[in-house]
Amino acid sequence: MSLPAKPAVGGTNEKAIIGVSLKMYFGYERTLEYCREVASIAAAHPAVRSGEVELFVLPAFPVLADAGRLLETSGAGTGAQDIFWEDEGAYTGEVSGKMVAEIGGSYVEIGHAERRRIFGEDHRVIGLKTAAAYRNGLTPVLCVGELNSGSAEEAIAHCSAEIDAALKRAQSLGPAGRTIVAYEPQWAIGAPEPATPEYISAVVRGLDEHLRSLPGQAGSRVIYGGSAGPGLISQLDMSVAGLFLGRFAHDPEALKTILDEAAARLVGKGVTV
Ligand SMILES: O=C[C@H](O)COP(=O)(O)O
Repeated sequence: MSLPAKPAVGGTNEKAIIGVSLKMYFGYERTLEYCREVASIAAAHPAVRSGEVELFVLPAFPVLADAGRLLETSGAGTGAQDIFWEDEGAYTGEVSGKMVAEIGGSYVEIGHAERRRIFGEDHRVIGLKTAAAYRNGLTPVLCVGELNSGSAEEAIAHCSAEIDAALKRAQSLGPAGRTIVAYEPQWAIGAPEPATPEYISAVVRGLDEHLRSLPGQAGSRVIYGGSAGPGLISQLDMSVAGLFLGRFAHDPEALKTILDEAAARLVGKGVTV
């Protein structure tokens, strides 16, 4: 298959980024059905078509190639929820970033809270996987977030340290590229409600400033995840570039509403979409 065009690169405050991780919720056929519906929504959405709203879907590995084929002409991108840190070799059961890129992926999620907690991924592993993403031309969606609810200052310090650990190791191994940081407070993942808009905005303002001050990261952006759904993005500071969605994107109509809200927020800031 031909590689899908890379979605528009961010780097200004006038782009929105909406990502969806399907985690392990859907089977093969349901994932394809979902991607068909998302492709139809994306293809008809002016802001996705123009690249003002960057949309990507991260399905499970076995369906990634087919999902990519369904989405590739719609303006939406695809990628993986994880990769191994080496590109080939005797690593039973693992999937390389090289193969994800070969089958059309443009993104890879690195260091989600579930991988840190359930699979024991630490700073070293996350840094190595971030390096593998850059090396293979994938945009890492680097997940960071504090375990327990506290002050915004504490969250900024915790998450900045997680970003620094990943990027420092990755940059010791090769050139870095654009990064999407997904700020996901662990206590807000899988919850009934997201963190408050005030809290999200305060933390992301700090992380955005920190991230873009790092070498080679001027075009990188921070998005928010953790029970995000319709109605949230319009309440957030513009330093929050977008949303990383889980359960509340399972209904394609909800995703369409979120894309509309992301586009309307840009228009509200005077951007033509
Ligand atoms: O990857 C997505 C996040 O972990 C958020 O998931 P959630 O919206 O279902 O809480």
